[in-house]
Amino acid sequence: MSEICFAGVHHWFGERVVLDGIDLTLAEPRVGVVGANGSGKSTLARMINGLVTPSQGTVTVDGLDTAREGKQVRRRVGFVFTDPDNQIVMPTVAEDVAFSLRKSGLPKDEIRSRVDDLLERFGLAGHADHPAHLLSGGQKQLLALAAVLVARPAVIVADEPTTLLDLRNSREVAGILSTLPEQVVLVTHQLDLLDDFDRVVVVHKGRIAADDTPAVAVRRYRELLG
Ligand SMILES: Nc1ncnc2c1ncn2[C@@H]1O[C@H](COP(=O)(O)OP(=O)(O)OP(=O)(O)O)[C@@H](O)[C@H]1O
Repeated sequence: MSEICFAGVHHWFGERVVLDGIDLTLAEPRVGVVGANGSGKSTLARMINGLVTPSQGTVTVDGLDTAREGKQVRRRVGFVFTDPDNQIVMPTVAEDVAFSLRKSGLPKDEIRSRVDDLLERFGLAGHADHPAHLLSGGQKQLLALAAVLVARPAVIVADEPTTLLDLRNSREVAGILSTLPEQVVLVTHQLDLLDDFDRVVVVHKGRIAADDTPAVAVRRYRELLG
């Protein structure tokens, strides 16, 4: 597993303090992040691949500083957004999955084989040449995940990837996330998705309010919500 390390991290947007002293080392295969709206979860998640760099303190992944070595960090850490429409960049499903490898220097056959494997695994093989925007919400989220996995990152950070999905699609995406061999950091409001996780971190007003097993952390979170 990779080691994700937050050291003395503070972050502010303008005058607003969003993260207020985060020290965390995450090296477990499955880490959940929960917290109320606006508590700072997305900001924390985005810091793991350098989409946001801290106002103060450092975030490293396997010793690589996200602020100074963002490009290398992003090779290691893939990010899945809440809304797959923001992540789909190419007209067809297969082209979209292949997109991040276009400048990788990998042989075309290797790219095609990786894309085909992922489409097969996610039940999208029959849609390879279809326009990506015609997929269902759940299929689009699987496509977004495939487009991240094709580059073989060590860590997947997913920020509320099931929030926009209906129950069936949400279960499908959650099921796939739970079986990935890659390390997963999952931000979610669906607490039941975290039952089998190794560790759950509760973010409250920009600080870590609990960091424990899912059962203990979720209990603490419920107490905080009152
Ligand atoms: N780019 C930005 N510019 C200004 N303020 C921001 C920006 N991004 C986030 N914020 C603010 O930072 C605070 C924390 O936001 P963040 O998205 O990290 O919270 P969250 O816990 O993920 O919330 P939610 O559960 O609603 O997604 C919020 O008050 C938000 O409005």
